[in-house]
Amino acid sequence: MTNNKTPIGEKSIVLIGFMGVGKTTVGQLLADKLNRSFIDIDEEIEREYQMPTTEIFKTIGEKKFREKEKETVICFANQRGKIISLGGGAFMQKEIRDACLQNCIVFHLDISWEYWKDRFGTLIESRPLLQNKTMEEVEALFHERKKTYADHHSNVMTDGFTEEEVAKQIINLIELPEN
Ligand SMILES: Nc1ncnc2c1ncn2[C@@H]1O[C@H](COP(=O)(O)OP(=O)(O)OP(=O)(O)O)[C@@H](O)[C@H]1O
Ligand SMILES: O=C(O)C1=C[C@@H](O)[C@@H](O)[C@H](O)C1
Ligand SMILES: [Mg+2]
Repeated sequence: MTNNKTPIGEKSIVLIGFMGVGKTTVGQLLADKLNRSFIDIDEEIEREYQMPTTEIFKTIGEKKFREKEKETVICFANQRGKIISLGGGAFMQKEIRDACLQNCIVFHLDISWEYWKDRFGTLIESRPLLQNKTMEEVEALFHERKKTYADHHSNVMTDGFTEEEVAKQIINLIELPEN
């Protein structure tokens, strides 16, 4: 019998998409539902530097953050059976894209600009890349990055869906190994 589900075996699931689309929230829900361990790359980096991302950007700089991000994603992308939520900018690095696409199943959490722009106010405090940008500049970044997120295994539209519904959509798209 054939179906349209992606058999994932023990491969790790990676969530990509623009900042604030819900990668961390949905990733944690997925991990709970699938009984897999959850890795949030931003949280891993924050734990290592013992400070929030905004502070890392201010004191250590974005360049060092990106280097640590690359090292951290590549380390986890080589592991099996995990749910891994990337930071919004991680997929812009080719080595990260290659490692995730080769070793894991990559889901793009998609959102339209119309939906995303209402989330701006809740995100600005904790996302350094949104600070000191006009809404037009954020919109340009949003559309520019979508071109790179197009490199994925499966797309999940989140517009109008709760975090819980998005997690369920992903579960419906995959075929887990039988125990
Ligand atoms: N489907 C959804 N509907 C409404 N709000 C949502 C949805 N998904 C996430 N949110 C909310 O959006 C905010 C950002 O979510 P989250 O931190 O999971 O995004 P993210 O993709 O991990 O962002 P980043 O790329 O910066 O790590 C949170 O307040 C979360 O509750
Ligand atoms: O979109 C981005 O470039 C970022 C998103 C966040 O997840 C963090 O990784 C950081 O704030 C940078
Ligand atoms: Mg996140």
